Amino acid sequence: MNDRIPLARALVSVYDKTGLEDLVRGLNEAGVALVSTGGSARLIESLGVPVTKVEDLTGFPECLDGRVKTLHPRVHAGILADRRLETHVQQLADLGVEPFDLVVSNLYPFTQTVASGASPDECVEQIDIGGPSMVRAAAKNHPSVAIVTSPERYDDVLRATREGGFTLAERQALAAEAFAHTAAYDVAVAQWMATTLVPAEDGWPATTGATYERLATLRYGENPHQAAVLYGDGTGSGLAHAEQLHGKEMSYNNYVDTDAARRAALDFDEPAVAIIKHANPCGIAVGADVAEAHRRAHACDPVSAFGGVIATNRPVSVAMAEQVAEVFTEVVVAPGYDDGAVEVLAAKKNIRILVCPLDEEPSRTEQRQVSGGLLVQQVDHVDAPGDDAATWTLAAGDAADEATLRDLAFAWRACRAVKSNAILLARDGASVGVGMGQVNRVDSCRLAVERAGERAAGSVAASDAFFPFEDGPQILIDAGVRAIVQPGGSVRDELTVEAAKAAGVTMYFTGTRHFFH
Ligand SMILES: NC(=O)c1ncn([C@@H]2O[C@H](COP(=O)(O)O)[C@@H](O)[C@H]2O)c1NC=O
Repeated sequence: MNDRIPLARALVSVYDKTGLEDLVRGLNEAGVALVSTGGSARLIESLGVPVTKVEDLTGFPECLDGRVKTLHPRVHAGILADRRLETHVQQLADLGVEPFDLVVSNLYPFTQTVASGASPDECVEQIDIGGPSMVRAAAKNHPSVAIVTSPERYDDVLRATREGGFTLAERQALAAEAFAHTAAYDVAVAQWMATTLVPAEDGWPATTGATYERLATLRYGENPHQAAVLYGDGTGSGLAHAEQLHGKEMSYNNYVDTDAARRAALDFDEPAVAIIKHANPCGIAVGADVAEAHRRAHACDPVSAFGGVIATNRPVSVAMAEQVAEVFTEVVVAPGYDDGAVEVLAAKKNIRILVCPLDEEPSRTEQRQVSGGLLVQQVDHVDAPGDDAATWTLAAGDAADEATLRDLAFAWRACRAVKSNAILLARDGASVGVGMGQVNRVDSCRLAVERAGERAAGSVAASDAFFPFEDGPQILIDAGVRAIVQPGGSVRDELTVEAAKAAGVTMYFTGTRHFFH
């Protein structure tokens, strides 16, 4: 069945004039009559392409600084007439209104204006009214009209002119795209109004919303029987938009682990490497360079590092790539790669190599779905007051020397990447034993000490939250840990402090907790 609608008449009203020249020249050559608004019409005219100005069509001037251009029945009746209905066709004839077959429109740059730090009045002025009205009208009336909201579709438009118009299926797809465009636009306006114009006393908007675009259909979800997909938030940054340079396609679990790996590595200022399995670190280390950091992170738990995900906060060097290539690794993610490093890694067929720039503006909030709702919280960055070792309180033992304090500070940062209850033993800027995800802190201490083995003696320890009893710290002390950093704040802190004092172990309180579930 031929359900194409030939393109005889188009309405063009675009803020972003990218590709407009080729489009209107092509439409003109195909015999499509053009109607257009102020700036768009001027550009078309300047190309020597015939165009009717909207105000000549409506008999009403564009006014109020462009707030009213296309908001006129002669425009909207021409877009909204359902030409499958005799009555609509007859009414257009009676009214002397000609129908449009194609609407090309994109909207004022509202989000970009907000991002530029413009004043509220300037932002409000960039809320497009006539554009979304046309776009929504044309999308609603897709049985009769094609709607195009992106310059990326202009080639399709020119193809359609050669093929006798868009098919119904194509018009439906364009309509869905158009409503996604206006929905995202309205969500952005609503969010801005809720946060800027009517800020709540507690800072959280009364409503929240976001729109996402599908970036990839994944092979499966957490398990093979679960279908899964990756959506992007439209920012073009962050892991979802990372560029994959090599390897099999990313899986759902790869994304989860790679996100955790980046979170861990990006916490450090010096070259750092995190090796992650099931969202937990099997090794984190800093070093003079990433190769050294990787060597030391790997040494923490070489057994678990098999099949791990590796993140760095610096470009991967050839030396590091050579080390990584010796171990079965699922994913490497880094802000870049030195010349030759990708080639070394890519010698392994299956390793996924991702380049993901450091987030220029790390997200300030994060969300987690619960049944029937959404939890939203500020992101737990490592810049809380207690994250600076200079603010810690000495609770037991002698004040740590410079090297020990540096190790404690490292352990405190690294511990943040471990799922609660988290205990991390470290030495010389590298984790040596990690106890993660246990339902009591004593077991996390046991696990960390067991994993560290002989390396526990002389190491330092960090705990993501306070010790409720002295049993956990006692396990660390008995294993030879010489300094402990923890938030403090338990009603039984005294018992823990006494245990440290009795053993001559240094203990600091940070006053800040870093639970990570
Ligand atoms: N007010 C109106 O009737 C109206 N009609 C179309 N626009 C917008 O005006 C822009 C195009 O304007 P120009 O062709 O003048 O550069 C497009 O982004 C379009 O969405 C309007 N502007 C704002 O609402």
